[in-house]
Amino acid sequence: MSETSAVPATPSSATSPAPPSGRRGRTGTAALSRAERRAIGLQVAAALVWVPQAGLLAHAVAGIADGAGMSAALLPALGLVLLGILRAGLDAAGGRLAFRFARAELSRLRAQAAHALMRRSPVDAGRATSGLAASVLAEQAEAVVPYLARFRPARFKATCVPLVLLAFVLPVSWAAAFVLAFAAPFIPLFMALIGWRAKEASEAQLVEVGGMNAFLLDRLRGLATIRGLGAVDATARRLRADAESLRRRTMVVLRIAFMSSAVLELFSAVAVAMVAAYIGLHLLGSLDFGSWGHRFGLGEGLFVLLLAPAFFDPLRELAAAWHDRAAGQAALAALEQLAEPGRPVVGGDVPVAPVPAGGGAPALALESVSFRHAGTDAAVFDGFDLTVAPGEHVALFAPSGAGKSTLLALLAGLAAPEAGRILIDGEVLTALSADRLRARMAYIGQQPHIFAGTLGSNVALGRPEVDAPAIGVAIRAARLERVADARGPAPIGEGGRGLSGGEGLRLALARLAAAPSAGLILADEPTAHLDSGTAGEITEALLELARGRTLVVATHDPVLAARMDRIIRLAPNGEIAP
Ligand SMILES: Nc1ncnc2c1ncn2[C@@H]1O[C@H](COP(=O)(O)OP(=O)(O)OP(=O)(O)O)[C@@H](O)[C@H]1O
Repeated sequence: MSETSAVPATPSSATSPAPPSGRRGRTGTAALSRAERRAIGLQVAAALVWVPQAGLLAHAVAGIADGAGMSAALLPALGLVLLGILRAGLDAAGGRLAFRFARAELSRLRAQAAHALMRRSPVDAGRATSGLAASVLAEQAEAVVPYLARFRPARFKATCVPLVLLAFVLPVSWAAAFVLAFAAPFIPLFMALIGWRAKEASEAQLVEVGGMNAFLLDRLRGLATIRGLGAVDATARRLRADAESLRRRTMVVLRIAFMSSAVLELFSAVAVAMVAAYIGLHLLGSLDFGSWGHRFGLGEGLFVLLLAPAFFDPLRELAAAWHDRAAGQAALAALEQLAEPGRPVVGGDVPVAPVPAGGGAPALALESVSFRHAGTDAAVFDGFDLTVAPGEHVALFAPSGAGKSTLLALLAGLAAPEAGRILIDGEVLTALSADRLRARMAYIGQQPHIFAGTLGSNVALGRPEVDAPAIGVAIRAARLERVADARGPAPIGEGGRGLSGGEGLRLALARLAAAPSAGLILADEPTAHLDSGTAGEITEALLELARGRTLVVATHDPVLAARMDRIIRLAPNGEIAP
C-alpha cells in the first residue's frame, strides 16, 4: 500500500455511485427491458408501414396502366405521402428511444464497474491497472451504445419483419415467397460464420487498445525514470510496434466487416433479380406456375416486387450493424471483468455521517488474526494478537516484507482477515461497522497521492468542512507555510510534481491536521527515503499532530521508533519477535 493519503478513510463518500440495481445480470443485456421493447416495437412498426405503401403504389400504377387516368392516382399518392411521414416519425422516435436506452444502460454498466473497482481492496494485486480501467471505462465502453442502439433493434427487426412480408407475398405467389425464403437463411448463416471471426478479431483489437493505453499511461507516469535509464528509444520502438500491430488488427476487423456486407448484397441481389424475372415472365404468360392456380395481374406482381427488396432491408441493416455486435460484446465482457468483485475492502457501502471532532482515541485489538494475500500460499499473519491502548503511540518495527503495511491495511479495513477479529474501540470491524470506524481513522501512505491543483485544494480534498481558515491552520501545523507562501495559488503538478518528498509528506500531515475527528492515525513509513534532518522534522510534526490520538507507525527507522511509547518488533513470519 503506497498511494493512499492522510484523509479520514471514507470510501463510501457522497459521490460514490449507487450500488448496481441488480435489475439484470452483471452485463445483463440478455432480456429486453420495457424501454428497449418500446424502441424496437416502434422501429418494427416503421418498417411494416412499407406494406400499405407498396399496396397503394402498386394499386395506383395498375390503375394508370388500366387507363384510369392520373387523377385516380392522386388519392393513393396522398396516402403514400402520409404513410411516409408516419414511417419517418416512427423510425425517428424508435431510434431516439433506443439511443436513450443505450446511453442509460451504458451509464449503469459504467457505474457498476466503477463501484466494483472502488470497492476492490488496494492490496488486491488482481485489480485492473489504472490505465486499463480508464481505457475500458472511458473509451471501450462506448462500443456498448451502437451495440444496444443499433445492433439489437436490427436483430429483432431481421427476425420478424421478413416473416411478416413473406406472409403478404405468399397469398399472391408461393414461388416468389419460396425464392425469398430460400435466399434468406443463407444470409444469417454466412454472417454468423463471418461473425465468429469478426468477434475474435474485435476482441483481439480491444485487448490491444487496452494494452496500449495501459502501456502508454504507465510509461507517461514513469517518464523521468525512462529518461534516467536512457530507455526513451526502446519505449518509442515498443509503442511504434504496438501501434503497427493495432493497425493490422483494425484492418482485419474492417476486412471482415466488408466481407459480411458483400455476402449479404450478393444473396439479396440474386434473390430480388429472380423474383423480378419470375414476375415479368409470369405477367408475359411464359411462366404459369407458382400463383396458386391463377394468374396474378400487374398490381399484385408490382406489390410483390416492391416487397422483395424490403424483405432484405432488415437483413442489410443487421449486416451494417454486425460489426457493432462484436465490438459491443467485447466491451460488455471487458466491463464485466472490471465489475468482478475480487478482494473487497471491508464495508464500503454504508453512507457515513460526518464524524464530530473529539470522538477520542480508540483502543485497538487484533485477536488471532490470519491473513494471506490473494494468489500467495504463505500466510503473512497466522493467529496474530496485538493490543494497543487508547492514545498509545506504537511503532511496528520490522524488516522489509514482514507485513507492516499489510497490518495497517487490515486495521483500516482495506482487506478482511481470513480468521480472527479486529476491534477498534471495542467494536468488531465488520462490513457494517467498517465505514463508521474508518471515518475515525487517518492513513498516511508511503507516497501520499497528490492531485493536480493548488496546495489548499490538496489539503481540503473536497471536504466541505475544511474551509480557508482550516486549511491555513493545517498548513501551519504541518510546517508547510514556507511552501504555501512560495506557491500561493499556483497549481502543483499531478503526482506531486514540483514538491520534494518531504514536502509531499508534510502535505499528507496537513491533510491529517484538517481531520480532527480522526482519533486513530495509521502511518506507513513516513520517514522512509528522507534525509535525517527532514525525517526529524516530519517526526516532530507527526508526534505533535498525534497528541491525544492513537498512533500506529510502520517503520524501519530506529529514530522514529524510539520516539513511540512502545516498539512492536515483527518477525519476518508476521509474529511478534521477542
Ligand atoms: N498486494 C499483494 N499481493 C500479494 N502479496 C503481497 C501484496 N502486498 C504485499 N505482499 C507480500 O506480503 C508480505 C508482506 O508485505 P508488506 O508490504 O506488508 O511488508 P512490509 O513489512 O510493509 O514491507 P516494506 O517495509 O518493504 O513496506 C510480503 O512478502 C509481500 O511480498
